[in-house]
Amino acid sequence: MSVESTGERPAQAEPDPRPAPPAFSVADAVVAYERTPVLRGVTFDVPVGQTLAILGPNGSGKSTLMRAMLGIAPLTGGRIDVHGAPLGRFRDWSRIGYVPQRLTAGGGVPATVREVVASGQVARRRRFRRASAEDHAAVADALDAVGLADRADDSVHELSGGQQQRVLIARALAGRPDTFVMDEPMAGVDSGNQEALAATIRRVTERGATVVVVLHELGPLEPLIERSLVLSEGRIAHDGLPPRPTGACARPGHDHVHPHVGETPAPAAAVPDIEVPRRA
Ligand SMILES: Nc1ncnc2c1ncn2[C@@H]1O[C@H](COP(=O)(O)OP(=O)(O)OP(=O)(O)O)[C@@H](O)[C@H]1O
Repeated sequence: MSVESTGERPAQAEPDPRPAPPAFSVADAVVAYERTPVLRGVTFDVPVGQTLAILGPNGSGKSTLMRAMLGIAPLTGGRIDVHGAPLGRFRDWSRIGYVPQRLTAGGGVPATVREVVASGQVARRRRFRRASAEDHAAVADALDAVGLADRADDSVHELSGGQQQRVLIARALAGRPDTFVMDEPMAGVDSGNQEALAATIRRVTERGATVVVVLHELGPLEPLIERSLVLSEGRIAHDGLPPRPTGACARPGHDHVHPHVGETPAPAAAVPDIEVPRRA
């Protein structure tokens, strides 16, 4: 039996021809602490899928910019949109994996490594829903990716600073976000583990994730960085290709070094698949 055309749209969804909105759209953003401006009118977009490094000297406002992009540091001027929604109305926080500069979660609370990593899934859980087998597998994959599977049941307080940094990265991975915001993820991590973490970050970028990462040195992430913003005194001093590293440091004016604590390097080859959900 032939079906006459009704002139209605076919049931099958047409691909949306509109480009995805930027992962972040920052327009003339100003942040002031006690009336002292720290970000002084910063404007840039981060297209979906881009790997962007934020560089600049100490105190230039890098962390403040990260925190403003996540709504942690309130704007005193300008506007920030996240995946097309004004920051205040953005609700899809499970899309965002945030790696803060240091471990604050679990301070004083005897949380295990596994618990802290699993806390990265809270934003994607429905209320009262238990962790699924898929959630448990994502936690295990994330622990593998940072080389801490054998420390899963230890208290995070027993770990070195570099290991705690890796827990924070695993926490972000466990939520299976498509957008990562990382504030010096390599700080305090030894070179072997930096290579393993770079391989993990490469894996998520190859799967289409957006990565915004504050760095003091491009280090092993250098081949992944497509664009860099250099901040100076709360303003953008450079927006374009990453500056060529000179010596061990990626930019002029580098004025601090991170200790590389003695840790057993994770084997770089043992990088499990990390799922990055593809979203239109
Ligand atoms: N909560 C706060 N209250 C007051 N001042 C702050 C606060 N956080 C940051 N600042 C100040 O804002 C300025 C920018 O700090 P921010 O941490 O954003 O810089 P940064 O570029 O990330 O520095 P670093 O490389 O040392 O981490 C600094 O002068 C800092 O002292």
